[in-house]
Amino acid sequence: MKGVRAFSAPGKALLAGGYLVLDPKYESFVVALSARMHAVVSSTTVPDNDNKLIINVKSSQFNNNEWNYSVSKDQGYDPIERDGKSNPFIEFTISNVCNYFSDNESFDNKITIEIFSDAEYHSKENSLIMSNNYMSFPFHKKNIQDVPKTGLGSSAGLVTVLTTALSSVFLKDLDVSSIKYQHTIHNLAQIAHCQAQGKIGSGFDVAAATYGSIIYRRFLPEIISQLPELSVDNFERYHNALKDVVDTCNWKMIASPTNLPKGFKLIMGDVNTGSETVKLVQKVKKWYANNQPHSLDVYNCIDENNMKIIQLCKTLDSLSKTDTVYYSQLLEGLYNGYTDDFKELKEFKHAFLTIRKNFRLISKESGADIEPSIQTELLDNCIQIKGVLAGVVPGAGGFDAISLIASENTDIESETSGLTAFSNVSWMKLKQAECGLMEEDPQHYIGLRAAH
Ligand SMILES: Nc1ncnc2c1ncn2[C@@H]1O[C@H](COP(=O)(O)OP(=O)(O)O)[C@@H](O)[C@H]1O
Ligand SMILES: C[C@@](O)(CCOP(=O)(O)OP(=O)(O)O)CC(=O)O
Repeated sequence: MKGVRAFSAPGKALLAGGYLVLDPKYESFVVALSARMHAVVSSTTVPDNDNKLIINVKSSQFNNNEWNYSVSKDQGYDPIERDGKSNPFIEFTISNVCNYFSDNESFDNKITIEIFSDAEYHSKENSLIMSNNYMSFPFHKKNIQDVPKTGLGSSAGLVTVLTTALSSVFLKDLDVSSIKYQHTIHNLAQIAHCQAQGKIGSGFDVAAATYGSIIYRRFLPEIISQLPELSVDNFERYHNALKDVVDTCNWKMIASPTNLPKGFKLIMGDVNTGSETVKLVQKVKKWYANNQPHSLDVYNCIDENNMKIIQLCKTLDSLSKTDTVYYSQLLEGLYNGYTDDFKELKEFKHAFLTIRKNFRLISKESGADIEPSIQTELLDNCIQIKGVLAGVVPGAGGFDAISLIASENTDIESETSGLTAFSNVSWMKLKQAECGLMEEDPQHYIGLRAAH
């Protein structure tokens, strides 16, 4: 095997913009997370292969899961798994990437990709930690689909990093820090992810996996729905349409880089129960349609506060550079709880409280438990903790996780340890990601051993 390369992509928390982000008229605030999905790829050329590409994908952390695909132009790049095993996220990624690059003159025909996912994506119960000097991953006895998820966007991370790893076989000069390549990877991954899910969602998870923390406005769903059905018979038609959608079409989306302000951090707490996003979205959509114009007023009020949060992050960022004395007083105030002495902190806190109030209103009127009372109680307790400014149920909400914005000096573990109010929360070992897609050193995945 030659030219081994490795890539990683971050998970996500939709801090502001849940539900509204499904409509291209609203913008949202997505924080990329330090929990990452990784892919190590190697390729070689084997002779007499009947013009077939052999693609082996391993996810050994999950009961040694492995998928062995053969793909060829004659089969329209529809992947055939040797033992009939299925993983739609891997399959749609393979078919789109291979189809997209099918015009390339020469490329290796035997590809091996190893997937690794950071611990926070899944419940760690009964797993064995394997580490080396650089990385640490939990190994589970169960198959990937049987290990409970924590909601950080594992499939979006997988599809994005797999798209990158596969593309690197066709594009030897692939550079993930280049905007041009990020754009190609994002578009291909977004298409594959929608096809694998069988629906066109807002796509904020794939966008964050590619670009990192962003202000996001979704693409027009027609961009993806206009693609013809992918099948053996219409390979050429699909190929031309795919090239057009990936390379030429204006997706009319926004993914502009952002960050939590200096001195602030994101804290995520897992409440270990889980919710079904699809059902919540159905109920909210029904409520929205049946309650006009009141429902539009509620959305607009949430949007106003989402925009306030985005704007305040920008203001705080610039204050941290232009007025360092005031900014360090503000950070002192944040840590010590004198938040009302600082207009920016007061407004930030108020914006989150108003969003939460509106989510509770939607919960009551639609029957979708976006901020159930158990989460209200928990969030209300959290914002009393030293240094915690605001809290919210991220994304679709429900019984999943909670997100807090706090001073970087807040030690949430010690502030809450032994207190019954927090006994159902496990604080996740997470922070904001430093970047979206990145290239990693493939040597860092070698020699993982069980810790003693
Ligand atoms: N590490 C992994 N290895 C292989 N497949 C994975 C991995 N992580 C996620 N997947 C795929 O993604 C699916 C989970 O997707 P989904 O239900 O959309 O969860 P999420 O909300 O975390 O994105 C899994 O059943 C599997 O097909
Ligand atoms: C409701 C939504 O706007 C946000 C859902 O956010 P989550 O972070 O809860 O997402 P999942 O990981 O898919 O469950 C739906 C969407 O934007 O697609």
